[in-house]
Amino acid sequence: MDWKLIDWTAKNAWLIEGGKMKKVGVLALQGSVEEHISILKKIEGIEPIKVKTREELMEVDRLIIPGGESTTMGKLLRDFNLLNPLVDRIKDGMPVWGTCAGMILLAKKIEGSPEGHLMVMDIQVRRNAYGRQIYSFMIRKVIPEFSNEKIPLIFIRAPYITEIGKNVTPLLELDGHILAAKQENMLATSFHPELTNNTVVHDYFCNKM
Ligand SMILES: NC(=O)CC[C@H](N)C(=O)O
Repeated sequence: MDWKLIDWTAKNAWLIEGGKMKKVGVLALQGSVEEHISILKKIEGIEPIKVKTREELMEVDRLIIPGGESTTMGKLLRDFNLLNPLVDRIKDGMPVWGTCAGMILLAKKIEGSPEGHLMVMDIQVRRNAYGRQIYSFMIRKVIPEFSNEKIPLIFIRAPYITEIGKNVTPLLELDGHILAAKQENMLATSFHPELTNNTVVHDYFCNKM
């Protein structure tokens, strides 16, 4: 009998093994939503979901808050009545990852602002800490928590963390500033893994948090 090679996609193979797809949401009010979705599609066992409503928020297992403009996203979270339900889900333990503007939304304190947005993570951030858009840059670094290979890190009007609470673990520091940190179910990065084709940080968030 002749055996034919069947061209299973990774997703099908995974389903055949009896896995359950994890629903990973991307907050889809503004910012680099499509970029996160297309990286998530490369990770097996993941069903990416755009989150714009309370119902969609309730449906996901974990959530990414993308880069963009934190003031706009904060306003839209309030206008769409998503701010409090999102705070509740994070406090209930749903894993959440904020990239760049997403990190600003998670922070308890934003330098120079009387109030933050979600205010769940024990970090203080400085917005636009590296200056304007033209001062965007890319570096390659090893972040041992994620992997032992160098990964590309893209900074666009990026914030950094200026203070952390004792329950926050810094994951990457550069020139005395914290650029990635973790606290319980919360991950924050001031760079944009969704703008590269490297899946290491997405894989960590989806499978190791
Ligand atoms: N790339 C980004 O997400 C930039 C964040 C932006 N500077 C803000 O404060 O919201």
